[in-house]
Amino acid sequence: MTIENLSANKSFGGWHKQYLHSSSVLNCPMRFAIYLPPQASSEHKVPVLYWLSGLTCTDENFMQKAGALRIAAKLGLAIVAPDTSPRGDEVPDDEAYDLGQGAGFYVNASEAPWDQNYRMFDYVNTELPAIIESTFPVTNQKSIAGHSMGGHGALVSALRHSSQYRSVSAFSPIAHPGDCPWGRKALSAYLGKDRGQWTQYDAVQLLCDQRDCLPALVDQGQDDEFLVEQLKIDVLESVVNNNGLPINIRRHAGYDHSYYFIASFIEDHLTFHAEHLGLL
Ligand SMILES: N[C@@H](CCC(=O)N[C@@H](CS)C(=O)NCC(=O)O)C(=O)O
Repeated sequence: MTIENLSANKSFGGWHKQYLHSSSVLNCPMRFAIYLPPQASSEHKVPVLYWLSGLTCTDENFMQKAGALRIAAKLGLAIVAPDTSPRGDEVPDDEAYDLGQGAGFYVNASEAPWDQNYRMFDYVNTELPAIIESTFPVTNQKSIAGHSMGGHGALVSALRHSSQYRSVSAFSPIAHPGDCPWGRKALSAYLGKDRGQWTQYDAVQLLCDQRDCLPALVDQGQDDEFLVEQLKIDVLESVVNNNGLPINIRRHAGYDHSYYFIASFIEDHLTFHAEHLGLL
């Protein structure tokens, strides 16, 4: 397995780098970004936070807009940002922004034509961590976070691979994709019409039967244009309260769905993960 370095920029004493590699899970070349804090070296390995972005994003949105690198440098935390879907001329796509390239929804698709490439769940949870841990000065201690579609991906990854992660957090997650327009469209295309198959990719459904889960932090802007129709934080909140789950849901007056919101609270998320990763 070879990976090609595409860019390297020194930032806050550490390095932001982009890489291209051939993904056997997704059957296409994939790009990811990694931030290595100044503490990372072959003598001192650091834990990793995986960040999953939302619809229309690439590896670049979070790294450029969230203001996370200064804090990661201070904490000694590496951050890995994968792309949000398989990409390329050979990869199926859709004209809409919320299906196909840029909208992988972090699922393993079972339906044609998506099933040949759209296996982001396995890419994020299996193939990518193996590459990261064999290539960079990082430990196997990891946490996962994300925004919107990526918040959904982070929650579902942490719920289904709870022994792999120390903590999970989300901004404005699509908490109940089985019951919102974005989710119904994507899950029916990728997984088919049988809603029984959707449950494994729906945080609210997965939590319904649980009385415990990994420590979790969820931040939600009250002026988010997608809050009522798409995100279903109210439903998540009632499951969390009914089942006594350790998920801290915070609502913030006046904030919208954008990276201005993420940048305002990213320090809390990185600090939360650093505590659970033993850095604080
Ligand atoms: N209709 C919107 C939906 C896409 C959207 O809001 N994407 C969010 C995630 S769900 C995002 O992070 N966009 C990229 C950015 O703000 O950098 C658009 O096409 O801009």
